Amino acid sequence: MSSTTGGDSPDESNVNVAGAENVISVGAAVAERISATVAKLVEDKVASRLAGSDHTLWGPAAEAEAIKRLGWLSSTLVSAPFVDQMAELRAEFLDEGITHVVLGGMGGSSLAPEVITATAGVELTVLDSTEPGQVLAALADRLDKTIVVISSKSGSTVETDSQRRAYETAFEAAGINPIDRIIVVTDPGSPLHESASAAGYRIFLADPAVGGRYSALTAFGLVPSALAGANIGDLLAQTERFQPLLSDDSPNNPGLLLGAALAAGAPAVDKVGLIDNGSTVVGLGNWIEQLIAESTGKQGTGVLPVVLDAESFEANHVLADVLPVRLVSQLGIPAVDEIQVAGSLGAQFILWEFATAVAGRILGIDPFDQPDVESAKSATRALLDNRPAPTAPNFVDQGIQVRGDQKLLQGVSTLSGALRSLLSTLTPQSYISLQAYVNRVAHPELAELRDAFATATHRPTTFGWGPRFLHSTGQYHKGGAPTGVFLQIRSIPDVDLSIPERPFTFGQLITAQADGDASVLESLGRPVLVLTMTDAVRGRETLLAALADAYRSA
Ligand SMILES: O=P(O)(O)OC[C@H]1O[C@H](O)[C@H](O)[C@@H](O)[C@@H]1O
Repeated sequence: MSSTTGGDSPDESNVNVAGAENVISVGAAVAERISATVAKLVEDKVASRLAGSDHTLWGPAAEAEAIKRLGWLSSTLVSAPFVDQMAELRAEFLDEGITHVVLGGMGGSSLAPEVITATAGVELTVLDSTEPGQVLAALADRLDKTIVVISSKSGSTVETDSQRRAYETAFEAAGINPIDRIIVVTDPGSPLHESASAAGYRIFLADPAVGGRYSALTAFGLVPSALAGANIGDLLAQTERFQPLLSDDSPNNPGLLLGAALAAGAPAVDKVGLIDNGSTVVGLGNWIEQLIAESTGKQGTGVLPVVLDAESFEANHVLADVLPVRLVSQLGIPAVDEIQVAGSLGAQFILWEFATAVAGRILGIDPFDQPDVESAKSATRALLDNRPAPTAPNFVDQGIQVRGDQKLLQGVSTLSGALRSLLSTLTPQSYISLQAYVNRVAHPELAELRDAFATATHRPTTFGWGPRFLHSTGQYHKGGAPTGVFLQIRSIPDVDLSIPERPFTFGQLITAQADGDASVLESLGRPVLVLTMTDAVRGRETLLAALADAYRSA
């Protein structure tokens, strides 16, 4: 038997009836596995306490952070004024012929607008990269019709600061006053708030009581999305209709069920496959990925999100350590060991946030901090300060420079041998992390490597574009279970771009980010292989052939 909950009708047309939106259906085996955990959550009144912003739910060590991080529970109220404000501003820009919106921001400051606008079918250029070719391409795209939203909660993120500098200079060079074309979203009192006020930029302040990855329904999610043409009034209304369901101390509460499903199987089942199985929400998995990975991947535990589609290997084979979650448009009966999640985007934002906070309590961690993100940032800063000469590759094979530590590359002289050596470290609990510090607009085909690695190894495989993933799964890689096997894929940029008034270029920045993260992972004893393509156009084919060869001769 499987149980469906969240209301009494699977029909999306019923969402206007408060509490009548079905959102989750749990397979029988999963229901059995989580029933004791759910019963305990009900007994402890976790749902009503969380809905009432009880900051003691995660233990004494987490209280200080939690007390200032529960504002997302009231985002629909706090954000209501943005609906009219943004509609007016958008109309003003359209009148001036400004039709193209760019968002410069990382992680929690870009992932929600990406999903909101993709689901609404409106265009938003998300520049969450430091790859010089990708930055140059964005700068060259319709600058005369462009408005740029610079979003950073802390106001000190190096990628976002560099993007702002690049756009300021580009606008000035084109005879456009940046003050007319750059909008800033940040927290009150951040360094960006101060500098943007001094410069005279239009500023939207976000609710400081909401952490970055929980900020979908604050200014961070809403301002760029509304400017791009998404209906944020509808989005907030979807959340408002659904949210009351989450406060019930009931074993059918979808937030408790999902939270328990995410966390109750750990450490044996410590990965969740987020399978887009015809969901009407476009790209939701990437937003959920940051939320779960950064919130739970710490103290050697956590849940690893693996973003998949219906054709992925992991979506079609039972892997003992992976819980498949199918994101569907309408609930059906799930396989016994799977769950299905549906619902409007507004419902899903709050559902997953609530469930992640519940999962944090079950895992015994603080779901609102990200203690291991800083290590890669400081390694990057040190590299940018000292700028050491690049290390020589261990060897070059088929136009690919291969780097790795002694343990991995001793006696190895071919690309396929290097892959074989890396993949020989896999255990039945391992995952593979593919990290491409490459221009994703020019080389989207590299993402196809994910399926090839999962199919060849039968291990869950994540794919992230660098430096974007550093603000998402990056926390889990360092803070979560030590089961990751890491493959960095880089290209030698054929262009570079200076960062105005900074002593380093975009090319030097992305290299330092990749080097910095690799060094932190290596220092934690994780296997890391670094492959640098001298010809990115042939990169995918060369790597696929080497992977096939590695397995043929294994
Ligand atoms: O919005 P910002 O302060 O620029 O931060 C962007 C991102 O930076 C870090 O990586 C944090 O770990 C993320 O949670 C955050 O979303």
